[in-house]
Amino acid sequence: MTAVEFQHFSYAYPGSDLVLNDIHVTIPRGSFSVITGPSGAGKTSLALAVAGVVPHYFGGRRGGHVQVGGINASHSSMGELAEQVGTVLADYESQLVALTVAEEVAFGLETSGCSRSQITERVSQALAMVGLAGLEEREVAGLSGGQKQRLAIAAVLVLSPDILVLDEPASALDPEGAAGIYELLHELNVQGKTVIVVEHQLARVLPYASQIIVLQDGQMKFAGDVAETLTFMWQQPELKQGVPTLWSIKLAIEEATGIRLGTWKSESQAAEELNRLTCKEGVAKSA
Ligand SMILES: Nc1ncnc2c1ncn2[C@@H]1O[C@H](COP(=O)(O)OP(=O)(O)OP(=O)(O)O)[C@@H](O)[C@H]1O
Repeated sequence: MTAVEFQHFSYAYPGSDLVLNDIHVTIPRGSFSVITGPSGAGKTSLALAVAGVVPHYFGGRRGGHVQVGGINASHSSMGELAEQVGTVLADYESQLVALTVAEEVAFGLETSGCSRSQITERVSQALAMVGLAGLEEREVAGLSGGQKQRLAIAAVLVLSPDILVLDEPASALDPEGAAGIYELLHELNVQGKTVIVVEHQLARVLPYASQIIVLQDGQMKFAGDVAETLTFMWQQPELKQGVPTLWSIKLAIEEATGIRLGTWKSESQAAEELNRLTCKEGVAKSA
């Protein structure tokens, strides 16, 4: 089942050259898909095209199509797309407009026709999903960066979209906060949401990503699972620096020794495998 399909999609902002050029890629329903690539590659623009912000909000020129949850995004309004797609911008604080946490999450439901008690219930559910239960009456301004990011996610979750799009969701957070946000996105993914994130620090998403899409200069260079994509990036001089250190070490060891190592998703997994290998080596030498 497909959540999003780009069919030869091209886009230029008003007055700009093409910033997305003939993008052809499928994002499966229920996947955890990561859009990566160097600065200016078009990552944010591609994410905004899923939500219809590109081209509906910015205008500009478009070619090809984007299918979102079976509807043609080019022929649908941003409101129609918002029923399918919840978007959290890189500057998520700009999305927070209310005084209190509860008001912020309720904001999107005000015109939904829900009764006051239904709104209260749905707000509580959304806050519980992001780990902010009980903070309904807190002022938004007094929340930490991580809590604000969670609040922005709750404010889109309350509308029950199947697809979540987040642009660099951890960029303003410390390592612990970043790990917490990705754990949350993983949980939402396990519960059935299709998660699409823009992320240039791929180490953060190794444990969770099912697909990585690589953009460069507005073109799609590769899409595949973690191992396929990082191996491809490592072989391209312009993309190599985007490969997490852990994987640069792994791929260099494989190249130098011919040994095939596992699909490392964390430092501890790597250390465990290397320990096992050096133990075996030690046993072989002492025999
Ligand atoms: N509103 C806009 N009007 C005109 N050009 C824009 C606009 N927004 C982005 N661009 C241009 O589109 C290209 C792609 O930008 P985009 O933000 O999508 O890339 P990115 O890969 O997300 O970059 P970064 O990692 O630096 O955030 C860049 O050349 C950028 O300057």
